[in-house]
Amino acid sequence: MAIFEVSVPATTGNLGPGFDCLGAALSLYNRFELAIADRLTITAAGEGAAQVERDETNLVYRAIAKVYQHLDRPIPPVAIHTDTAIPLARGLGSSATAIVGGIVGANLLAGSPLDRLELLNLAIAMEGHPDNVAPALLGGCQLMASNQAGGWEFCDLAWHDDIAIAVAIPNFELSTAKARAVLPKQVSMQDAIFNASHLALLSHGIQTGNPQWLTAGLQDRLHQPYRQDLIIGMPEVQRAAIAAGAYGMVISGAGPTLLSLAPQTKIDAVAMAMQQAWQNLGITAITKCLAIAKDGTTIR
Ligand SMILES: Nc1ncnc2c1ncn2[C@@H]1O[C@H](COP(=O)(O)OP(=O)(O)OP(=O)(O)O)[C@@H](O)[C@H]1O
Ligand SMILES: N[C@@H](CCO)C(=O)O
Repeated sequence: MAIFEVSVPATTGNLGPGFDCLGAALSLYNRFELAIADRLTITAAGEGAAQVERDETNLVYRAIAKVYQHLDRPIPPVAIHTDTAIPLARGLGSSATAIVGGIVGANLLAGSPLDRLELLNLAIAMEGHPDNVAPALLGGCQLMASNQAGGWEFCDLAWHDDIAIAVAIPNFELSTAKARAVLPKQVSMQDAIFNASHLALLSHGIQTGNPQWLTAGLQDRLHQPYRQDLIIGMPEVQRAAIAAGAYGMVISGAGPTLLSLAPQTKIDAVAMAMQQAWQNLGITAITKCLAIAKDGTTIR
């Protein structure tokens, strides 16, 4: 019986002013093994394995079901094994890896009837926004915008080599659902203009490495002001990161992980400063310096 192995990178959604539309794939991976079986079996190993659902509510299984429903075929019994390096509900796109792993794996089990764009559209429909699933599948730093045909444009921003990334992952969870519940339904014209201008500036900063554009461009008014109260110590960690040489620090995805961009020469000091600032408040965080995962999802 064929076993398909799918590797999906972590992602950071939003990236400052890019709420729901800018995200990057990071060099930390979840691995999913899928095979046709006699009955549904789900096993899990690695980071957060105990929290992975073992029944039909499992997100990988729901993604497999979505593909078979789309193909109008009965859902076969499957064996799913997930080996996770990405902590759950921390803002590093764990749910996107489960959705993309399930969708890509199901397509393989079904004989690969769907192309990459069809897989991506199914993944976006499941997640509800593209900023995690698109970079998870395609890799790189992806800017997404809806087009007049009702689909999406995907723009892969060439990440400048001088820009390094550090994440600080605290020892508490924050579900995306909870972090979306605090957002307003409407925002002011000033805030809309602020984010539109800063997103344009940031996208040029990412491609040129221009320090001033990165520093100014990482600001946001659409989600961070509303979410920062859910992330204890965020202002302290931000101040520490900037004092250590970061261009800026933002909430990764819906949080609570915080992410800094800095010159390569300063990134270790920035990571250490973020960890120390949280530790001063009694919060344990692990830090990782990560690279952009250019390849996205890969299949073995
Ligand atoms: N490997 C996995 N296998 C099955 N389900 C998973 C897996 N990883 C995550 N999930 C599901 O996704 C949920 C977490 O999703 P949530 O959107 O809250 O956080 P996140 O995706 O880690 O963060 P963000 O969307 O902010 O980047 C988990 O509670 C679980 O139901
Ligand atoms: N854009 C999403 C990312 C997390 O899934 C949010 O901020 O809610």
